[in-house]
Amino acid sequence: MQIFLAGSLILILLQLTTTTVASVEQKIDNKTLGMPINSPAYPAPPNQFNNREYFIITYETDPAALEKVVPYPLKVTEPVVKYEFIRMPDSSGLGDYTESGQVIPVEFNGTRGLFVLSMYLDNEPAILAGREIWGFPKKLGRPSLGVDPVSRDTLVGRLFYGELEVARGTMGYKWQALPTDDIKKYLEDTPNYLIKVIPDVDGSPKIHQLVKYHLGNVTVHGAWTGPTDLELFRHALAPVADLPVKKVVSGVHFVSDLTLLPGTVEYDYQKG
Ligand SMILES: CC(=O)CC(=O)O
Repeated sequence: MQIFLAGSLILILLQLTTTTVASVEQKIDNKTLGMPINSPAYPAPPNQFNNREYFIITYETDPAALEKVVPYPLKVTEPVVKYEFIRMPDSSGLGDYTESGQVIPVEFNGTRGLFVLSMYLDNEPAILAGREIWGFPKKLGRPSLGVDPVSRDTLVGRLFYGELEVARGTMGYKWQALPTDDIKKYLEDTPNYLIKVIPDVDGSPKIHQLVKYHLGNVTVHGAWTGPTDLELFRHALAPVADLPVKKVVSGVHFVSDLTLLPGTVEYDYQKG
């Protein structure tokens, strides 16, 4: 009797193990993305963004500081940085979040594009999906974008890292309208570059790639410019002020719908 019971128990355990392994394999075959495998942190792309609101401040910086952060084979084209604050209230699969960071005009293989140097945001799935799929340089931060509730006439973008402020952009709210077609063309035509670096299980580099991505299906609902200013503050772990503001060139504010398209690997640093 005892032997019979023990045998049945082993059979049941074996069956359970086989079922678990089979369903895990099935899920992985079914394009399960990321971890945990029984409840991934984000769904498969593409991601659709509705009413994505940008405040982009173009400023001149120190050319030597720029050379230090733009990796080969990208080339710096001008001593300019685009400081971005982006509100994303309606992002499929990711939700509602805000992002802020620095983007640098570059050239790759004779084509002009933008290198995304840093992004600080307040949404876990967007951090994980961005880093793991495309290689976005995302860290947890506390950005905000909106109209000053007291003066009521100023568009204000702010970035806090922890409790410390590291960036503050201001612009006269909707002072002057801009042609939306130009912004749509710029968003759709400009290639964006990322450096995707993912370590292996022993901590050595496993993936080290230059990734390109585009934005598609762009609709621009409105675009504006106005008097603009930007201040950056030093922080050891959010070093936005390493690219100091020498002169503010322009500010642009626009609201758009768009799709984040899949990336392509343009250069593999491990193959050379
Ligand atoms: C998913 C992403 O990486 C897009 C973004 O947050 O800009």
